[in-house]
Amino acid sequence: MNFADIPLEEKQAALHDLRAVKEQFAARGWFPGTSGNLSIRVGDFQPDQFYFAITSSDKDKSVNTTEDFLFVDAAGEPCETTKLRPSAETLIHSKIYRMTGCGAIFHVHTVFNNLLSERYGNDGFVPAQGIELIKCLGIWEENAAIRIPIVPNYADIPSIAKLIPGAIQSDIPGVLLRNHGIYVWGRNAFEAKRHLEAFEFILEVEYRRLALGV
Ligand SMILES: CSCCC(=O)C(=O)COP(=O)(O)O
Ligand SMILES: [Zn+2]
Repeated sequence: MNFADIPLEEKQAALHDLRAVKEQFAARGWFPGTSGNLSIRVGDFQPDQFYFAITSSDKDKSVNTTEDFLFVDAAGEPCETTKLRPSAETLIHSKIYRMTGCGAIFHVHTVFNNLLSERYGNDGFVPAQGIELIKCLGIWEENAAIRIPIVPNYADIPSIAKLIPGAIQSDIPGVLLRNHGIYVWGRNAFEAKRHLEAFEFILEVEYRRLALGV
């Protein structure tokens, strides 16, 4: 399927959903200093051919403008002529889509995801156990223990993207970048948002357990 063959209504729906999620996350303070990026995939998926709408780079994501999003292909190249630049981290989104076939990917920088990614960075994962919201990740086992993978953070984004396939765990819809932030995905925007909220809750609980020594 070529980008031009994707129905306009589907593209507009993706932009509408991205705007809604952007506003909600901005209200929570999840885009400090223009950090963070969001994307939603449109059209059919083949590992080497797919398209997604993504936030433009370097924008204040707490305000709405007509230049907030653009569509790119699997290589991260704009689908249409535009002066907008896609997120600097578009290649990470592209790699996650390629590996998982998911429908939406959200990335935020928070204090809790930064602190725990460093605390457990040498282990390669953040351990979490016995937190009810683990169920929001689709893991319903009693007293479930999970490991949230961590990859090193490099200035060179292709170097990070190369590490994504080795880090992704099939049952864990997220990956931390050390001292950077978290990438979370789902079949659609609703699910990706649920997963992100769950991860952030889990990370805060684990942080506070460490702080309290419980
Ligand atoms: C301003 S924080 C450094 C870049 C970053 O990590 C990020 O999430 C935002 O980059 P973008 O190009 O998507 O605006
Ligand atoms: Zn980032």
